[in-house]
Amino acid sequence: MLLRLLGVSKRFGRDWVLKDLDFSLERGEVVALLGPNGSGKTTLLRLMAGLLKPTRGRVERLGRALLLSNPPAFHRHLTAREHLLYDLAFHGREGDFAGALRRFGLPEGLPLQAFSSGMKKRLALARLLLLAPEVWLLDEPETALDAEGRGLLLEVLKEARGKGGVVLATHDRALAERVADRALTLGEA
Ligand SMILES: Nc1ncnc2c1ncn2[C@@H]1O[C@H](COP(=O)(O)OP(=O)(O)OP(=O)(O)O)[C@@H](O)[C@H]1O
Repeated sequence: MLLRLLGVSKRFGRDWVLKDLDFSLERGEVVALLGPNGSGKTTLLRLMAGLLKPTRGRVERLGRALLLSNPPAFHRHLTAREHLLYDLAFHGREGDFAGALRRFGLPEGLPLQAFSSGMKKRLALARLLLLAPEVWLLDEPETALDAEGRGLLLEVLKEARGKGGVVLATHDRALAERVADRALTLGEA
């Protein structure tokens, strides 16, 4: 097992966003996280990543978890090359950043403030592949991607399944049905 949630609840102010949630993620598994706007998908991914603390319950991470947020967050004054070098150093890893940029069709030397939203999404995918976590948490990774970018996303998901487990929040039912083994749906009565 890579990740386990035991009776997790989250409250913001007076509002309970998540209540008594149990969940576990196994190696080799892709789980789609579904539900309408505001149902708590991003909140749940942030809890899984350890970026938020549950109000009640427990989150156990047995593998290294990383979140691809939507939209992805980058230092906008850095170039893609500088950013990937920084990310690799920060996580104490080595990797072929130049090869990753080529594979994802991205320029090395342009500051990220000049990247389109789809280019930023591609860079976020390239970064995740280089950092190769065990728990891959993806928040609407398909948004802003063109057809080629979606193809790259499918490749990333395949590699992620081979390296660990995936939780993928999405509004794209077709994508969920294509890649996920099962779904966790929030906001259902
Ligand atoms: N930091 C916060 N403070 C207060 N309320 C918050 C905070 N973060 C999220 N919420 C609330 O929690 C609820 C769930 O938000 P969340 O972003 O998790 O939903 P979502 O399912 O990811 O939505 P979407 O499909 O629109 O991305 C919303 O009502 C939101 O306003």
